Amino acid sequence: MSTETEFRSGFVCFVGRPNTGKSTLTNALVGSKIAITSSRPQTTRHTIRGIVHRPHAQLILVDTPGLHRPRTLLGQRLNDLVRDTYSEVDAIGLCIPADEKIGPGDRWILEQVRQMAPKTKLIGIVTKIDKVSREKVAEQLVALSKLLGPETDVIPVSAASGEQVEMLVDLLAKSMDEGPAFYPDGEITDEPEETLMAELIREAALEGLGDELPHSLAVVIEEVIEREGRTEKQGEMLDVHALLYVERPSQKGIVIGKGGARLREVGTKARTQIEKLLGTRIFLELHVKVAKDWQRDPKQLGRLGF
Ligand SMILES: Nc1nc2c(ncn2[C@@H]2O[C@H](COP(=O)(O)OP(=O)(O)OP(=O)(O)O)[C@@H](O)[C@H]2O)c(=O)[nH]1
Repeated sequence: MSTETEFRSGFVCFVGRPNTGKSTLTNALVGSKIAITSSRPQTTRHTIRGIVHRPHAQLILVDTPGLHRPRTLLGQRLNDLVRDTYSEVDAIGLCIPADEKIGPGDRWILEQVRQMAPKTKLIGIVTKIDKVSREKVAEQLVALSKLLGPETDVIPVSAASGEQVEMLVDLLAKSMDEGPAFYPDGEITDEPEETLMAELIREAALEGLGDELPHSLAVVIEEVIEREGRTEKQGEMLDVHALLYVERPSQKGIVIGKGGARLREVGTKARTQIEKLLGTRIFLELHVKVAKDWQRDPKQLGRLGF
């Protein structure tokens, strides 16, 4: 018989329209900057896992890329990846921001989830509750509950203030089977460091840019080499070489900026983040290359890790 005190573990993914707070929520649960947040939609392209350790449970968060209407080969591949993720996880959290009315986009995602993974447990999450009044939160909970049906739990949460975050952990844990932890304590992510580095560079490169570039920019870490001859006092240092792929020469100009100024800024920003992530000093070298229509070319997609 299962009891409340049994240890539970399992996989969770958050879904929802762009900008509904999925990455921020992942960070709040994991307690460290792993998933990539940005004020720009659709930056979460890779499956990034954060692991939530609690005395009674372990949740492995799988951060899926958004669903796309599959116009390109990349769009199709991403959708396949999403479908696999949906059916493999134990629970899916549908994120609906408290400050926006539920719309066709939300309903479309719900339809996809129910269709792709009819057996996976679904939980409705009203996010960003710090942004609106209590009444608005209540209204949104009722609306979401109506949408999902009486069988489905709904819960309000604020990743920004931390309010209700532990309640969410408990609710998610309840939908897991009993079982031992999948990962040892202290391990936050099993994503290869290179993918995280590439994500941080991509995030820095997209900061403040228009809507078109996010789909056209891919980052590949070419080399990570340990600098030789460092004394113990100097500490370890890594040389990281990264390539930023864009689709058109005009985009190359945008990323590099006047006299290379923008790329230098991107480098500084990304370097700081990567140093935080790895806990070592790094020397980051960035190059921008044009790979025409890489989104439509299977060979290039493979090379870029999709
Ligand atoms: N006030 C407030 N803002 C939030 C909260 N959670 C997220 N945000 C903001 O909402 C924006 C989008 O958050 P993200 O976590 O990047 O959203 P996402 O759903 O992961 O977005 P995509 O990766 O584009 O799908 C960011 O500017 C966040 O700072 C919250 O709890 N409260």
